[in-house]
Amino acid sequence: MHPLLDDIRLVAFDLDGTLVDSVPDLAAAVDAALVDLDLPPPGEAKVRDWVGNGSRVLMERALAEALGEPPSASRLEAAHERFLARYGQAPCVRTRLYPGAREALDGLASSGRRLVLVTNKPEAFILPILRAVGIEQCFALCLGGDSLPRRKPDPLPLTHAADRFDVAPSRCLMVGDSRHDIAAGKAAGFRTLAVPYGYNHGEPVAASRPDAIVESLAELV
Ligand SMILES: O=C(O)COP(=O)(O)O
Ligand SMILES: [Mg+2]
Repeated sequence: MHPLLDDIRLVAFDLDGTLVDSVPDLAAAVDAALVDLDLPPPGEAKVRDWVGNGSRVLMERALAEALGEPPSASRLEAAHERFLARYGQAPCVRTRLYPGAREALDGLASSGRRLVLVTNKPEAFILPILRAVGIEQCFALCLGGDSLPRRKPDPLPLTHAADRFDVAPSRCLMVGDSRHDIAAGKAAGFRTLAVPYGYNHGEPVAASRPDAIVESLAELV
């Protein structure tokens, strides 16, 4: 086990960019939504830098780029609805588990630690994706960006999970790829561990000063 896990009882995992490389399907849905609205599709590289604050903010960034100015509320609403419809049609076609993810989940679960999933992705998409990549049985609780009144970087989803399983925050670990995961983890009193390969708005996640960084989740176990 990684030394950071020594007295950890609950591990909260981020999804996009941490357990799964989901940008190919996210980008396909963003592109299709913009084409539906007669706007130019941004493509995968840009979407990679925009993921992290949930689907509404993703579409806000995509629209601002396509229009050259911040979108109106009604335009954003329409675009977000198109995104939800398009992503819902194909949430897991090219999405893949990262190497090491399955070993880490299996190893942590068999060590008796409680595993939870805390993503900013809308809750409706969580289970279809977990099922498609075969890890749906790993988590005692899954929270999406719309499950509670506030999402990461707010600590609420993390404190909610710790409370639910009656684990002190000091014995919980947040594992994620972005500054939002590390900020939420620190604010919740969790320990924090980052992976450098995910989506962090084009910046190194090391700048958020997590307690540890691993190149592969396999290093956890
Ligand atoms: O959907 C997003 O914006 C990011 O999702 P994540 O929190 O699983 O990285
Ligand atoms: Mg992420």
